[in-house]
Amino acid sequence: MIKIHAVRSGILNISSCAIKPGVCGITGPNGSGKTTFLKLLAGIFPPGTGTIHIDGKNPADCVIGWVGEYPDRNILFTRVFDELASHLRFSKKNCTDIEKIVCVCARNLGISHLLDRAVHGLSGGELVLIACGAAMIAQPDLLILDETDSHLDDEFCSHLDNIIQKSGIRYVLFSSHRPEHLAHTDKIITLENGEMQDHTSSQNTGNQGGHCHLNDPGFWKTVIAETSGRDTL
Ligand SMILES: Nc1ncnc2c1ncn2[C@@H]1O[C@H](COP(=O)(O)OP(=O)(O)OP(=O)(O)O)[C@@H](O)[C@H]1O
Repeated sequence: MIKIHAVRSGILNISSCAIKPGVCGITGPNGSGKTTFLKLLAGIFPPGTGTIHIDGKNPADCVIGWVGEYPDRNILFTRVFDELASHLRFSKKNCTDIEKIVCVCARNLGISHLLDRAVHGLSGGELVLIACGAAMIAQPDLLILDETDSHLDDEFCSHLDNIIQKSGIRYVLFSSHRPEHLAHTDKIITLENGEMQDHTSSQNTGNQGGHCHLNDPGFWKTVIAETSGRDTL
């Protein structure tokens, strides 16, 4: 369980929040604190006050995978193979194992044909897959995707979701402005001015008691179903 207690940091003011293993979507208006929230969970900086624990550990003691909105800004190597292999090389795995693991990872992602390509010149979607692969190959406790879906079409987005779901990563948190993407999560957290709106403690159980509808993935599914086929929302 991810447990957040009495956290105040920058714009964020969160009294209490628990996130079970699974996929959790973070949404809210621009500037509401989504990236700040994700950075705290990644242990990029500690909260000013309060505590964050991931299965009882501080975020800084966990393996975190981070994929940002512009993954090319975080890519370190020129060749796709080298980018995917980077974590394994830094962990001093032997060359044969690295080759095998990278090939399996690339096959699962559907990017085997890109392994010898230069990162420069790849499409935005291809770069996202490579950044996700490089993050997932480290077998993180928590994978974070910060508005990574903003440049992906629906088909690409669901391809990525399938890969992430099959990866077996214990916690996946992503921020998004896209209702159709948020509809496929186990839990949704909505931030506004740094505070959680209608936060529900129920997860994987849908909307309970007629409240917290914004945080209920079922709500987004209903919105999509009700609005599909219309010209405007
Ligand atoms: N290092 C910082 N120093 C000062 N203020 C910051 C810092 N980082 C973020 N902020 C401010 O905190 C607020 C929340 O920013 P954050 O990036 O977390 O929002 P967001 O919900 O991810 O926004 P968006 O959807 O536009 O990406 C903003 O007003 C931002 O200017």
